[in-house]
Amino acid sequence: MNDVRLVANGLDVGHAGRPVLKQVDLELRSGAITVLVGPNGCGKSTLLRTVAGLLPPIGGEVTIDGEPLGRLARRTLSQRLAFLPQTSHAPAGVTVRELVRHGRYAHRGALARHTGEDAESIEWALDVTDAAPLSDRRLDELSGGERQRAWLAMVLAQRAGVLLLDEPTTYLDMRHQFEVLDVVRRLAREHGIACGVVLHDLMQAAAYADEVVVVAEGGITASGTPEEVLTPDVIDRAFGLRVNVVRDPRTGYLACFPERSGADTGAGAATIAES
Ligand SMILES: Nc1ncnc2c1ncn2[C@@H]1O[C@H](COP(=O)(O)OP(=O)(O)OP(=O)(O)O)[C@@H](O)[C@H]1O
Repeated sequence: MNDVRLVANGLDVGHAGRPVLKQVDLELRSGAITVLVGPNGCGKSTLLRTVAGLLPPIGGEVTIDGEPLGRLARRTLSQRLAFLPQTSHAPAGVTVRELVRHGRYAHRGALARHTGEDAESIEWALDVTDAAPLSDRRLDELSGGERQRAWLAMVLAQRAGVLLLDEPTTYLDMRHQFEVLDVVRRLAREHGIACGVVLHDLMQAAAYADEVVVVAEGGITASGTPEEVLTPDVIDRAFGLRVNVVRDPRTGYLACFPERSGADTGAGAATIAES
């Protein structure tokens, strides 16, 4: 695995012809998780929506499996790429299974008969997101974490090789955030899906990303492994915040702490460790 599935080349993205990001180069590979991080309003959603084919690029090109995005029919695109926006709305009273069934419209259209392949994909999507026990529950009766798993199952039922998730952990408590990210990891590792995920939490980016892409200052300011990218200088440049980057001795994951927190409170890591 590690075939390149989605490529953005010299991409300019923005709204109404006004660029937000210029000259973006991006690759999403089978089996890998690429995490986009950056300050509020820097253009992460605009970039994701553009590579998902929902916003026209101002310049440059996006290809999926070597074919220009603009030349793919809507249904073909949905079979290759699934996108979960920051917020989604469903009709009142819809059950989880009904929602997930919507994901199959990409393959069969709204009016066509349901096939065995549809049923198999729906069960797979419910299963891989641990949403099967929720399948007969109404979406509007679920907790935020359960609902997010249901939405994830819906886009997975498309059976696309590229999955784009815009802040999938927003509004979730810490345990549910990690549960959703564990599902994303499973999708990449076990099912070879190329995942592009916007996250705000740099520690989660460090723990889950194969590649971190920093979006700031109207373009991409850094990209590489978490070790290469999550450095005090890169983070300061993007977020305007001095941090210390430390490695958790047990897990090996990187974590960032603002330099000023110790100075403000008089409590540093050593003090916390002693208590
Ligand atoms: N529909 C729109 N029309 C015009 N401008 C927009 C539109 N959506 C977003 N913008 C602008 O584009 C810029 C980038 O917004 P975007 O939502 O892509 O940022 P973001 O990095 O995803 O932010 P956040 O982290 O806060 O979600 C912002 O200046 C925003 O005001």
